[in-house]
Amino acid sequence: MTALLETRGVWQRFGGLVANSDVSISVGRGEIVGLIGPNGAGKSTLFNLIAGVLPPTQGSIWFDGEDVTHMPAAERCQRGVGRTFQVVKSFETMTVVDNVIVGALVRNTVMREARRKAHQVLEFTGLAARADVLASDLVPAEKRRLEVARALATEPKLLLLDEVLTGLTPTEAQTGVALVRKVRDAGITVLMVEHVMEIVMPLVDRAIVLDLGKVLVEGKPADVVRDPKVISAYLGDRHAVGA
Ligand SMILES: Nc1ncnc2c1ncn2[C@@H]1O[C@H](COP(=O)(O)OP(=O)(O)OP(=O)(O)O)[C@@H](O)[C@H]1O
Repeated sequence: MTALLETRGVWQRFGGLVANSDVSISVGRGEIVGLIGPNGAGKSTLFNLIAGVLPPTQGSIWFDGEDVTHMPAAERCQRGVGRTFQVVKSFETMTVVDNVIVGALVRNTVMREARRKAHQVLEFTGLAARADVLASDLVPAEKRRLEVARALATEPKLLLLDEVLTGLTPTEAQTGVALVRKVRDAGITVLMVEHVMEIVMPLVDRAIVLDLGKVLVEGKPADVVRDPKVISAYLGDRHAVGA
């Protein structure tokens, strides 16, 4: 079966700066794939190219068998690309449920249906009890969860998670990990950017390491963390085998 998502020889230049350099990755249906790498490696840029925030300077992006390289973000969302943002983008002065309704309206134009979908997603993400509070009153971990809920309400086939587990306490992060697994078990493919290796590596089926805009290594998490190139570019010696 073809991959759900493929980037083929993707480049992104910002003036003289090369943020993505010949990036070819693929994500299979039902996978949880981790996109990792040092600050400035080009992870968010690649997310933006996949979500359709901007077209790549060169190369193509394929989603669900279709070339979506020049398709606007809203249309990709209709096709099934859902995303969260590294900087939380919920509407602070709206209630939690209304925030999720905004996502649900992508597929349900009847308000009653969108509301029903939003409550279902809040149940799924463990936010049901917070439905009627203002988004601004949520604690940071709940705000991240709301980001996920808003993306899930668009009924994605592929969910792009941008650092949703970063900055959480260990307990909150474990709750987040359980939610990502639940998302995958619901049939949604996940591509996630994360920095906290201890949390992300046990969760993902495959890890792709970006460095200086290029794919440095990809493979099973256990192999990736032992790869000398990854240790030297990103992880440091504390992760070296036998250290
Ligand atoms: N819109 C832009 N205009 C100019 N340069 C940009 C733009 N977006 C990103 N860059 C640059 O591209 C490079 C890659 O940035 P990017 O944010 O994709 O990295 P990242 O791996 O997501 O980093 P982090 O882990 O810190 O979020 C950086 O040098 C960044 O400064």
